[in-house]
Amino acid sequence: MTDKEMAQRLKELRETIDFYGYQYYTLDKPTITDYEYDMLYRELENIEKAHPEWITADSPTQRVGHKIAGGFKKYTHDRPMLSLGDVFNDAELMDFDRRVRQDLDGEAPEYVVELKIDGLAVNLIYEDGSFIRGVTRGDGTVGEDITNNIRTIRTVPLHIDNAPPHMEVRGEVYMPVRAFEALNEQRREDELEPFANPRNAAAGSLRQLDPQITAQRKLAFFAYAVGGTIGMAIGSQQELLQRLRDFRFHVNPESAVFTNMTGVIDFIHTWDEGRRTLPYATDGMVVKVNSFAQQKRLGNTVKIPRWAIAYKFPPEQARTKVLGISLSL
Ligand SMILES: CC(C)(CNC(=O)c1ccc(Oc2ccccc2)cc1)c1ccc2c(N)nc(N)nc2n1
Repeated sequence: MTDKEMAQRLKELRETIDFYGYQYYTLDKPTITDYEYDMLYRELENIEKAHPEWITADSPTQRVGHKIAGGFKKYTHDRPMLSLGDVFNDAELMDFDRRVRQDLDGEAPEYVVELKIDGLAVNLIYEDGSFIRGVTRGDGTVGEDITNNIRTIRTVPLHIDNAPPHMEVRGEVYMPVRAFEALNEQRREDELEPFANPRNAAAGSLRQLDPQITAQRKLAFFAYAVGGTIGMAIGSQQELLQRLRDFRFHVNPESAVFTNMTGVIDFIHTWDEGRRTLPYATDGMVVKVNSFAQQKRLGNTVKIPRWAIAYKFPPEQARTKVLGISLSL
């Protein structure tokens, strides 16, 4: 093959491998066998070995980097990563709805309701469609640069087609329950302290200085927001979630839209039961005004939006009985 043909083949292989990886990890619907995938991947590695000058950070071969010297660098988010106010019962949800309708001069907004995944909020920065930096939420303004660890998460796209020049995608890094149980099984065998819950396991895995270890922890990512507008005509949270799916992000499939708070409350109660069968841990639901125009009118305080609220589920009833008294954590 001439260099020109090889460079062309490299481009095809990257696109093909990205696509099959997306089908396998994000859609969970592979259309080729693992063997066929491995053959394509090996062909790409061989071309990059022959031409290391052609290797770019968003190549599928660059997911697992090397240990960084020293600790994680601090990074300031371009736009704040807002956190959420909490409510704990139906009456408080009704209060939220009343306040929103008041501030919208009597308009009754549509609400989007999303699961609140029990993981860590992160900010993913893309320039011209390439993933260039991953940052923890931190205090909402300054977080830690954990790019090399985020890169190991297979459901985080390293390259996005037709993306705007600069885009910040927010979402939750989490550890699926089965990966959590297998990890703790292994830690008990190695006489290491098991993690208390999937959230702590995800946090501990993201804080590894060696990405080779993070890569073994089977972390995953759900996208749910962007930092500010992404320069595209998107009018609502529902449209944004679809746009994120179009960009091949894994967006949690359980969200729904309601025209009143009664529907929201029913939906939340069905998930307070249903969530126990999910393959990932949740600690609540997030209720958001759907329209971006109405979100803008409602605005946010320094730290939290006035157009969104987190409904927190009661903590799991501890199963362990101590001296015959059941502990609720
Ligand atoms: C609503 C938002 C706070 C994200 N939104 C933002 O972070 C955000 C940040 C700046 C924005 O625009 C601004 C631009 C400049 C200044 C201020 C805001 C808009 C949204 C949020 C937080 C946590 C969530 C969670 N755990 N689960 C789900 N499912 N959704 C969640 N949604």
